[in-house]
Order: sequence, then structure tokens, then C-alpha cells
Amino acid sequence: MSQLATQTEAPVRVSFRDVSVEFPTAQGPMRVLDGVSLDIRQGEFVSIIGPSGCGKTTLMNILGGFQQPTEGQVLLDGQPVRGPGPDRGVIFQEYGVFPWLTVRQNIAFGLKLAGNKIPKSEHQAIVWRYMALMGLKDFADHFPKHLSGGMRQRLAIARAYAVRPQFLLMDEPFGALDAQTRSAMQDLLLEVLETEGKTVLLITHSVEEAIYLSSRIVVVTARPARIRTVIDVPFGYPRAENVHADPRFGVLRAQIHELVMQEYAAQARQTLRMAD
Ligand SMILES: Nc1ncnc2c1ncn2[C@@H]1O[C@H](COP(=O)(O)OP(=O)(O)OP(=O)(O)O)[C@@H](O)[C@H]1O
Repeated sequence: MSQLATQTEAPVRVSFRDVSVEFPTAQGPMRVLDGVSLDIRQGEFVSIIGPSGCGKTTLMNILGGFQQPTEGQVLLDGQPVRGPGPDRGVIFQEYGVFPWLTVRQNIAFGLKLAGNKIPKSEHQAIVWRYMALMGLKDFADHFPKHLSGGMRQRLAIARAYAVRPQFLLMDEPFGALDAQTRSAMQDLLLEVLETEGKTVLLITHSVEEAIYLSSRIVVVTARPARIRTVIDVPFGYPRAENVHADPRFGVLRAQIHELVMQEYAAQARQTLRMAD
């Protein structure tokens, strides 16, 4: 049976409860999240889509343990998130690699961290597996500065996958990649999820990517981000390229695109007002 699940009986792993965040600014507090409540069940793949600067990364940072909510709380298996941990693999928008380590050492780094339960005897094989999957084998001893931007991002992805976290938190992980690599990375992600079974939160600006990968899509509003609507994706897993040709894919894409465009327009009006 597929490791990915959308069954309603799967246990809730992540629970955002009425989460709000305000940042202090020179003009006073700026609210970036407003009363966000969302449950994510074991094996779900949830995508967040919404305008730039509305608060999506902040939402992910709270689950990652990098940021505290101003109000409300986020529970991980029923416990409030108190900080980062090896159970959550995070892939940031900006390349999350260490410039002073080679490709091989970057991937091995997370494996060595305390709290990670992968036996040392398996480290080398895991490093090679992910270098091969990401097309980085020939660059094992190169430093990130000698890699292209796309390769650096693939290295960041390899680092996160290699630790085999239960949760993957991904902030526009494929945004900087060319179309072919992006599509290959999407398929690889689906493959990794099929074999390893993870719970995923993905931030993306691509409606197509959200539909292709997710079990649920959360459209958020212009800042402060609130949940505008949650959409169930009607395709099961394993999922293959041919879902793009399914008539329901096109209908869903048009429906989500319309919602997202409304929120992008609202965010643009807000930005213009702030510039006045
Ligand atoms: N630590 C911080 N202090 C002050 N303001 C912040 C902080 N972090 C984020 N912000 C502001 O909060 C707002 C929301 O930021 P966030 O990165 O969550 O948006 P986003 O939806 O992920 O944007 P994008 O899609 O462009 O990545 C932005 O205006 C940002 O400048």
C-alpha cells in the first residue's frame, strides 16, 4: 500500500491552533499571520500557496521551531514545538548548504548530528545514494562555490532527504531550478515519499506543482495570512505525470489560480498603500 495517505483516520501529527504572529516595525506591530488553524495528518502532503510576503515562511518557521507564535500554538504529536529537531528536515528557499564543506561532507553532516538515529555503518551508503539521486556523484569532493545554483539547491535537498526526517518542511525548494530539473525533482520527491513515508508541508508559488504533489492545498490570503480555503486534491498515490492530462487537473488549476490571483492582487494593493 502507498506510504502516502490521505485517510481521515491517520493520526494528526501537526496542529496549528489559532496561530498569529506580529513583528515589531518602525510603524508599529505588523501582523503577518492571523488565527491560522490547520491539522496535518500522518502521511499527508500539504501545500501552502499565497502571495509573496504574506507570511508563508513564517508559518513554516514556527513548525520548524525557528520562530515562536505571538498567539496560539503549534503542536507536534500533541506537544508544543519548542525548537528545531532532526525529526523535521527543512529546505529553505536560499541554498541551505555549508560553503566550507564539500558535497559529500555536506550530505554527511546531518547524519553525524546527535539525535539522529541512523547507524554510522550506513552513512557512506546513504551519502552515495543521495549524491547519485541528485546527479552530484561526479562532484563529491567539490565545494558549493564550484557548483551551479541548481546544483547547490539539489545538494540542499539531498542533505534534507539523507537524514530521513519524519517531516519535510520545504519552502519553494524547486523555485530556482530550470523546468526540466524541477520536474525531475518533483518526481524524485514523490518517489522518496513512496518509499520512506513522510508528512510534508510545502510552500510553493506554482499551482501546478501544488496539484501534482499534494493531497491538500491551503490557499492563504494577502498579509496577514489567514486560511482562505483548503482544497482536497482528488488524485491518489503513487502519482504519475499523466495526472496533468486528467480533466480534473485543469479544472482545479483554474479554480485555484483564480483564488490565488485575487490574493496576489490584494497583496499588491497593500504594498502600494504602504509605499504611499
Ligand atoms: N523576523 C522578522 N522581523 C520582521 N519582519 C519579518 C520577519 N520575518 C518576516 N518578516 C516580514 O513578514 C512578512 C511575511 O514574511 P514571510 O517570509 O513569512 O512571507 P512569505 O509569504 O514567505 O513570502 P515569499 O513568498 O516572498 O517568500 C514580510 O513582510 C517580511 O518582511
